[in-house]
Amino acid sequence: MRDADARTLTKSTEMSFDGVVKRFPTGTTALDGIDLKVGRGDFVAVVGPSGCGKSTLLRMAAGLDIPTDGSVAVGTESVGFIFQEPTLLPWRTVRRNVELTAELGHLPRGERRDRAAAAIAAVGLGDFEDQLPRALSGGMKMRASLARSLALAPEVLLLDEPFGALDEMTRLDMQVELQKLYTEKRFTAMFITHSVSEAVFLANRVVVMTARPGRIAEVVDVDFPYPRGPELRYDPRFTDHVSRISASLHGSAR
Ligand SMILES: Nc1ncnc2c1ncn2[C@@H]1O[C@H](COP(=O)(O)OP(=O)(O)OP(=O)(O)O)[C@@H](O)[C@H]1O
Repeated sequence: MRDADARTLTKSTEMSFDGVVKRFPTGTTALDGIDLKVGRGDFVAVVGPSGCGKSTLLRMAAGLDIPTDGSVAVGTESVGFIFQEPTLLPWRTVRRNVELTAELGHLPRGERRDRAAAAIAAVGLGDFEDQLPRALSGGMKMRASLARSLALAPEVLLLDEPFGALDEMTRLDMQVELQKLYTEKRFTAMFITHSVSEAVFLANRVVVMTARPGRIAEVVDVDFPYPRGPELRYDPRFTDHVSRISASLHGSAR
């Protein structure tokens, strides 16, 4: 447990934000009164206007920042974090990059290798494990970054716009890949994105935030079963969800 308030988590709740307010010393109130429970195994996507506090919310879940008021509780120490930049070490091969988290986790060498190999295979980079990052495309670098987090089999995965820098085709492929990994491993995910269709494709709950100071406008359940294939994007029910959430985001749904 990373917070005394983690005691308040029920068996099925993995993350809990209770009355969370974040004011920075600059005077900016980034978040104001966030109440959110994330169930174990939920995939929650957070969408909202630029500057509404999405990254701040995620940073607090990661323990990188603390709320000014209210509390954040996460029910496990097993947390992986993936940013928009893959942040691979340029002098280490894919395999050695993926082994890095396991090294920091002080796992024995054999187990490190096994876990890295499994994670690299899971993201489809098996043929590239001896390459340096400079030999990889943007999508492949993101796969390596995903593998690095997966090597420690995190119970919670926090993702801050991981596909934001990718071209459209690669981004759609990566959404399918991530969704496949989630279907297999059922970690709890919190995923920040600007893309409503990405949120609907990946998540079983979409949190829509208001402009700064960020508040939760609504939480929309997305009950398409997993695994989800690329054809889901052409399903009228998918497009309905996207339209409804986009309207909510632009304040015209109420
Ligand atoms: N360390 C900080 N000091 C002062 N203000 C900050 C700090 N970090 C974030 N902010 C402010 O808090 C607000 C929320 O920032 P945050 O990065 O969480 O928003 P966001 O929704 O993730 O934005 P974007 O979608 O553009 O990435 C912004 O107004 C930002 O300027």
